[in-house]
Amino acid sequence: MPPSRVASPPTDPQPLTNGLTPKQLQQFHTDGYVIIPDYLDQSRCTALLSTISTLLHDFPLKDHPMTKFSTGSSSSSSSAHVGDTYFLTSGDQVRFFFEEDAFSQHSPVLTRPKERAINKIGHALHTHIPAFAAISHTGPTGQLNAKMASQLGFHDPRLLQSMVICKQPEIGGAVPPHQDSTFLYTRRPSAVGFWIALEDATAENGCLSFARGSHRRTPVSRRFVRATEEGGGEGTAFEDVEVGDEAARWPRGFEHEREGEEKEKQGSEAEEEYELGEVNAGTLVLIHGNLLHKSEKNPSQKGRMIYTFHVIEGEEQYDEKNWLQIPGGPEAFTKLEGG
Ligand SMILES: O=C(O)CCC(=O)C(=O)O
Ligand SMILES: [Fe+2]
Repeated sequence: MPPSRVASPPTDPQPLTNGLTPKQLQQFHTDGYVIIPDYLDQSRCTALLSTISTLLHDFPLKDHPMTKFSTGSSSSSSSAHVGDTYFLTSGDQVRFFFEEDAFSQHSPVLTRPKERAINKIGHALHTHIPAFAAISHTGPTGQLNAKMASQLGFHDPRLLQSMVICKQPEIGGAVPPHQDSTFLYTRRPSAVGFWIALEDATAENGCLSFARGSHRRTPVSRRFVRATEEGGGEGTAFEDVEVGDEAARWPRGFEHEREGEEKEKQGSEAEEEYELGEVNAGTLVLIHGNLLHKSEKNPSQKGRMIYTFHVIEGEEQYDEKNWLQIPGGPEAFTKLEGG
């Protein structure tokens, strides 16, 4: 009888121990995003969902300013309901932002239990909650993230914000097309999103969709800044930025691929076609800060909880106009080290 065959070890090493594969890196540069399944195992997703459930249960409603985070198409002007102190001082805190439909009209009365009414939690889960630190910048996963950031071209990757986006059944709002570098602006745009599905995200419950390659034809032309509102209070607004030739030329290492490239037609939100990014729980999606992406509402009964954090290049100028500020200034943004 022939000896039983021993399965040979896999020749394709797990991408997650060795960082991004050349193919994944290429995909990120070409498409502006890359989907990496099995980044977290199911038990880790379950543990994080349980942490989120505790946060949603425990936060006190009593002193909450009932801030509603607008996910609607408020792209043209400042919007009073986001531009309040609770939002503008959330950069180093764990704060809870309600869905637009969380309240009965003209009333502070919630339409459902608070656990089911939150749009997102932000913006410093990574500094306050060890379970989120451990999938962002500490321990083996933090090292892996640092390695991926280095592969993407970062010299001094800084983790500047983290969020849980709840997209709860029935009420989870749509996120209109946008580029993350508008909201996390550096003089030469450098933001990259690490987006992690903790539950399956499908067309049914409002998964992400992407305008493939739009990062190569859509310079960042405006930024989300602090602004004084009529009446004197501090709020937010969109401000146009001058688009230089260099504006879209990031990350480093990508420049040479653009050499000799035909000047592509400038992208616009209206003209783009969006491809669904349906993913299983545990999947990581890396998103270039210039890439147009969006998500639809979640009218289904299925949750679509995700965790995301964003990294910028510490060597690029981050100024005081940006909506997101933390004590200590940009120098205090968390270093992503060990890559
Ligand atoms: O999760 C979503 O629906 C949108 C998230 C997003 O736009 C981001 O993380 O940059
Ligand atoms: Fe985004």
